[in-house]
Amino acid sequence: MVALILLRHGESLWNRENRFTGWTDVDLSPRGIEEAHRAAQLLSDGGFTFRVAYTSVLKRAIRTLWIVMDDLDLMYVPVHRSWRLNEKSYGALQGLNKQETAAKYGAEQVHLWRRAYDVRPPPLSRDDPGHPRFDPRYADLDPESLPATESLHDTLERVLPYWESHITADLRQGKPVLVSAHGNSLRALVKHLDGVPDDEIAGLNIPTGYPLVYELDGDLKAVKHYYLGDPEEVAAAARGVARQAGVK
Ligand SMILES: O=C(O)[C@@H](CO)OP(=O)(O)O
Repeated sequence: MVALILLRHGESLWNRENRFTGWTDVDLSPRGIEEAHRAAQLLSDGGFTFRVAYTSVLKRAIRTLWIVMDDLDLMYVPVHRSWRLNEKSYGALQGLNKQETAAKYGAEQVHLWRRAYDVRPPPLSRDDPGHPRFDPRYADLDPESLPATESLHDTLERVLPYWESHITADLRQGKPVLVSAHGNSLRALVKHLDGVPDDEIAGLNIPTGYPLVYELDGDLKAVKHYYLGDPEEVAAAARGVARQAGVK
Protein backbone atom coordinates (compact mmCIF):
# COMPACT_ATOMS: atom_id res chain seq x y z
CA MET A 1 0.00 0.00 0.00
CA VAL A 2 1.31 3.46 -0.85
CA ALA A 3 -0.11 6.84 0.20
CA LEU A 4 -1.04 9.61 -2.19
CA ILE A 5 -1.86 12.82 -0.34
CA LEU A 6 -3.90 15.41 -2.24
CA LEU A 7 -3.92 18.90 -0.77
CA ARG A 8 -5.88 21.86 -2.08
CA HIS A 9 -3.94 25.06 -1.30
CA GLY A 10 -5.02 27.22 1.64
CA GLU A 11 -7.49 30.07 1.14
CA SER A 12 -6.20 32.57 -1.46
CA LEU A 13 -6.76 36.33 -1.52
CA TRP A 14 -9.32 35.84 -4.30
CA ASN A 15 -11.02 32.94 -2.49
CA ARG A 16 -11.47 35.44 0.34
CA GLU A 17 -12.95 37.99 -2.10
CA ASN A 18 -15.00 35.21 -3.73
CA ARG A 19 -13.55 35.86 -7.21
CA PHE A 20 -13.00 33.31 -9.99
CA THR A 21 -9.26 32.68 -10.07
CA GLY A 22 -8.29 29.91 -12.51
CA TRP A 23 -4.82 30.53 -13.95
CA THR A 24 -4.45 33.95 -12.26
CA ASP A 25 -1.47 33.75 -9.92
CA VAL A 26 -2.97 34.89 -6.62
CA ASP A 27 -1.19 34.37 -3.30
CA LEU A 28 -2.50 32.89 -0.04
CA SER A 29 -4.49 35.04 2.38
CA PRO A 30 -3.36 35.16 6.05
CA ARG A 31 -6.05 32.54 6.74
CA GLY A 32 -4.71 30.42 3.87
CA ILE A 33 -1.26 30.49 5.48
CA GLU A 34 -2.85 29.25 8.72
CA GLU A 35 -4.67 26.53 6.80
CA ALA A 36 -1.38 25.34 5.31
CA HIS A 37 0.11 25.11 8.81
CA ARG A 38 -2.99 23.21 9.93
CA ALA A 39 -2.57 20.77 7.04
CA ALA A 40 1.02 20.12 8.15
CA GLN A 41 -0.16 19.54 11.71
CA LEU A 42 -2.84 17.09 10.53
CA LEU A 43 -0.25 15.16 8.52
CA SER A 44 2.14 15.07 11.45
CA ASP A 45 -0.63 14.01 13.91
CA GLY A 46 -1.62 11.21 11.53
CA GLY A 47 1.98 10.03 11.13
CA PHE A 48 2.02 10.83 7.37
CA THR A 49 5.08 11.77 5.41
CA PHE A 50 6.03 11.97 1.71
CA ARG A 51 9.17 11.41 -0.33
CA VAL A 52 8.25 13.37 -3.46
CA ALA A 53 6.04 16.42 -3.94
CA TYR A 54 4.19 17.72 -6.98
CA THR A 55 2.61 21.11 -7.47
CA SER A 56 1.41 23.56 -10.10
CA VAL A 57 3.20 26.70 -11.30
CA LEU A 58 0.84 28.91 -9.26
CA LYS A 59 2.08 30.43 -6.02
CA ARG A 60 -0.94 29.58 -3.84
CA ALA A 61 -0.22 25.88 -4.30
CA ILE A 62 3.57 26.30 -4.20
CA ARG A 63 3.49 28.35 -1.00
CA THR A 64 1.12 25.86 0.65
CA LEU A 65 3.62 23.14 -0.21
CA TRP A 66 6.55 25.18 1.13
CA ILE A 67 4.78 25.71 4.46
CA VAL A 68 3.96 22.01 4.79
CA MET A 69 7.51 20.99 3.88
CA ASP A 70 9.01 23.49 6.32
CA ASP A 71 6.71 22.50 9.20
CA LEU A 72 7.39 18.79 8.65
CA ASP A 73 11.15 19.35 8.26
CA LEU A 74 10.95 17.92 4.74
CA MET A 75 12.52 20.75 2.77
CA TYR A 76 14.96 18.29 1.20
CA VAL A 77 12.17 16.39 -0.58
CA PRO A 78 12.24 16.72 -4.41
CA VAL A 79 9.55 19.03 -5.78
CA HIS A 80 8.21 18.88 -9.34
CA ARG A 81 6.17 21.78 -10.67
CA SER A 82 3.97 21.52 -13.73
CA TRP A 83 1.43 23.73 -15.48
CA ARG A 84 -0.55 20.51 -15.93
CA LEU A 85 -1.52 20.68 -12.25
CA ASN A 86 -2.77 24.28 -12.54
CA GLU A 87 -6.34 25.19 -11.65
CA LYS A 88 -8.96 24.86 -14.39
CA SER A 89 -8.82 27.99 -16.56
CA TYR A 90 -11.89 30.09 -15.84
CA GLY A 91 -11.34 32.13 -19.03
CA ALA A 92 -13.15 35.46 -19.12
CA LEU A 93 -14.67 34.83 -15.68
CA GLN A 94 -11.26 35.19 -13.99
CA GLY A 95 -11.38 38.14 -11.61
CA LEU A 96 -15.17 38.32 -11.46
CA ASN A 97 -17.06 37.93 -8.17
CA LYS A 98 -18.94 34.60 -8.08
CA GLN A 99 -22.12 35.93 -6.49
CA GLU A 100 -22.29 38.93 -8.82
CA THR A 101 -21.76 36.58 -11.77
CA ALA A 102 -24.61 34.39 -10.51
CA ALA A 103 -26.85 37.44 -10.11
CA LYS A 104 -26.09 38.41 -13.73
CA TYR A 105 -26.20 35.06 -15.53
CA GLY A 106 -28.25 32.96 -13.08
CA ALA A 107 -27.11 30.53 -10.41
CA GLU A 108 -27.75 27.52 -12.66
CA GLN A 109 -25.48 28.81 -15.45
CA VAL A 110 -22.73 29.62 -12.94
CA HIS A 111 -23.10 26.17 -11.39
CA LEU A 112 -22.57 24.64 -14.85
CA TRP A 113 -19.48 26.79 -15.45
CA ARG A 114 -18.09 25.82 -12.05
CA ARG A 115 -18.96 22.17 -11.78
CA ALA A 116 -20.32 20.53 -14.94
CA TYR A 117 -17.90 18.10 -16.57
CA ASP A 118 -18.20 19.34 -20.14
CA VAL A 119 -19.12 23.02 -19.90
CA ARG A 120 -16.48 25.67 -20.62
CA PRO A 121 -16.71 29.20 -19.18
CA PRO A 122 -16.53 32.01 -21.78
CA PRO A 123 -12.97 32.18 -23.17
CA LEU A 124 -10.36 34.88 -22.72
CA SER A 125 -9.76 36.69 -25.97
CA ARG A 126 -6.39 35.97 -27.59
CA ASP A 127 -5.35 39.56 -26.98
CA ASP A 128 -6.41 39.71 -23.34
CA PRO A 129 -3.31 40.58 -21.26
CA GLY A 130 -4.38 37.78 -18.89
CA HIS A 131 -4.05 35.18 -21.67
CA PRO A 132 -1.35 32.67 -20.64
CA ARG A 133 0.52 33.15 -23.94
CA PHE A 134 1.81 36.48 -22.51
CA ASP A 135 3.05 34.87 -19.28
CA PRO A 136 6.79 34.06 -19.27
CA ARG A 137 6.27 30.96 -17.14
CA TYR A 138 4.69 29.27 -20.16
CA ALA A 139 7.34 30.48 -22.63
CA ASP A 140 8.54 26.93 -23.37
CA LEU A 141 5.05 25.72 -24.35
CA ASP A 142 3.37 26.02 -27.72
CA PRO A 143 1.18 29.15 -27.33
CA GLU A 144 -1.57 27.38 -29.29
CA SER A 145 -1.77 24.66 -26.64
CA LEU A 146 -2.40 27.15 -23.81
CA PRO A 147 -6.04 27.28 -22.74
CA ALA A 148 -8.23 30.38 -23.06
CA THR A 149 -10.84 28.50 -20.98
CA GLU A 150 -11.34 24.91 -19.79
CA SER A 151 -14.06 22.52 -18.77
CA LEU A 152 -13.26 19.93 -16.11
CA HIS A 153 -12.96 17.44 -18.98
CA ASP A 154 -10.26 19.63 -20.60
CA THR A 155 -8.53 19.88 -17.23
CA LEU A 156 -8.56 16.11 -16.79
CA GLU A 157 -7.12 15.67 -20.27
CA ARG A 158 -4.03 17.69 -19.40
CA VAL A 159 -3.69 16.42 -15.80
CA LEU A 160 -3.90 12.75 -16.75
CA PRO A 161 -0.78 12.51 -18.99
CA TYR A 162 1.26 14.02 -16.16
CA TRP A 163 -0.28 11.66 -13.60
CA GLU A 164 0.57 8.71 -15.85
CA SER A 165 4.07 9.79 -16.88
CA HIS A 166 5.39 11.26 -13.60
CA ILE A 167 3.33 10.79 -10.43
CA THR A 168 2.52 7.11 -10.92
CA ALA A 169 6.21 6.35 -11.52
CA ASP A 170 7.04 7.48 -7.97
CA LEU A 171 4.05 5.70 -6.47
CA ARG A 172 5.00 2.47 -8.24
CA GLN A 173 8.38 2.66 -6.54
CA GLY A 174 6.52 2.74 -3.22
CA LYS A 175 7.25 6.41 -2.55
CA PRO A 176 4.48 8.32 -0.74
CA VAL A 177 3.58 11.41 -2.78
CA LEU A 178 2.05 14.77 -1.85
CA VAL A 179 0.26 16.75 -4.58
CA SER A 180 -0.38 20.39 -3.63
CA ALA A 181 -2.79 21.74 -6.21
CA HIS A 182 -6.21 23.26 -6.82
CA GLY A 183 -9.92 22.63 -6.35
CA ASN A 184 -10.55 21.56 -9.94
CA SER A 185 -7.23 19.96 -10.92
CA LEU A 186 -7.74 17.79 -7.83
CA ARG A 187 -11.40 17.12 -8.73
CA ALA A 188 -10.09 15.85 -12.07
CA LEU A 189 -7.66 13.52 -10.32
CA VAL A 190 -10.31 12.29 -7.88
CA LYS A 191 -12.68 11.63 -10.80
CA HIS A 192 -10.00 9.45 -12.34
CA LEU A 193 -8.98 7.65 -9.12
CA ASP A 194 -12.55 6.91 -8.01
CA GLY A 195 -14.05 6.43 -11.48
CA VAL A 196 -16.70 9.06 -10.74
CA PRO A 197 -19.26 9.19 -13.60
CA ASP A 198 -19.37 12.44 -15.61
CA ASP A 199 -22.84 13.35 -14.31
CA GLU A 200 -21.91 12.84 -10.64
CA ILE A 201 -18.71 14.88 -10.51
CA ALA A 202 -20.67 18.16 -10.25
CA GLY A 203 -21.52 17.23 -6.66
CA LEU A 204 -17.88 17.06 -5.55
CA ASN A 205 -16.33 20.05 -3.79
CA ILE A 206 -12.85 20.00 -2.27
CA PRO A 207 -12.21 22.32 0.69
CA THR A 208 -8.99 24.33 1.12
CA GLY A 209 -6.24 23.05 3.39
CA TYR A 210 -7.43 19.58 4.43
CA PRO A 211 -5.20 16.68 3.29
CA LEU A 212 -7.12 14.03 1.34
CA VAL A 213 -5.31 10.70 1.70
CA TYR A 214 -5.61 7.91 -0.88
CA GLU A 215 -4.32 4.46 0.00
CA LEU A 216 -3.35 2.79 -3.29
CA ASP A 217 -2.66 -0.88 -3.91
CA GLY A 218 0.14 -2.29 -6.12
CA ASP A 219 -1.90 -1.56 -9.26
CA LEU A 220 -2.48 1.99 -7.98
CA LYS A 221 -6.17 1.26 -7.45
CA ALA A 222 -7.70 3.35 -4.68
CA VAL A 223 -8.44 1.03 -1.76
CA LYS A 224 -9.72 3.79 0.46
CA HIS A 225 -9.59 7.52 0.86
CA TYR A 226 -10.33 9.93 3.66
CA TYR A 227 -9.75 13.51 4.74
CA LEU A 228 -7.56 14.28 7.73
CA GLY A 229 -9.29 16.58 10.19
CA ASP A 230 -12.60 16.73 11.98
CA PRO A 231 -15.15 15.16 9.55
CA GLU A 232 -17.85 17.72 10.38
CA GLU A 233 -15.46 20.63 9.86
CA VAL A 234 -14.31 19.17 6.53
CA ALA A 235 -17.91 18.60 5.37
CA ALA A 236 -18.91 22.13 6.40
CA ALA A 237 -15.89 23.55 4.52
CA ALA A 238 -16.87 21.57 1.38
CA ARG A 239 -20.47 22.86 1.64
CA GLY A 240 -19.05 26.38 1.95
CA VAL A 241 -17.19 25.93 -1.36
CA ALA A 242 -20.39 24.67 -3.04
CA ARG A 243 -22.32 27.74 -1.84
CA GLN A 244 -19.83 30.36 -3.04
CA ALA A 245 -21.94 31.27 -6.05
CA GLY A 246 -25.28 31.31 -4.24
CA VAL A 247 -27.22 34.44 -5.10
CA LYS A 248 -27.64 36.63 -2.03
O1 LIG B 1 -11.95 30.29 -8.79
C1 LIG B 1 -11.34 29.22 -8.95
O2 LIG B 1 -10.30 29.12 -9.62
C2 LIG B 1 -11.89 27.97 -8.29
C3 LIG B 1 -11.13 27.63 -7.04
O3 LIG B 1 -11.03 28.69 -6.16
O4 LIG B 1 -13.21 28.22 -7.97
P1 LIG B 1 -14.41 27.19 -8.00
O5 LIG B 1 -14.50 26.57 -6.62
O6 LIG B 1 -15.59 28.09 -8.27
O7 LIG B 1 -14.19 26.20 -9.07
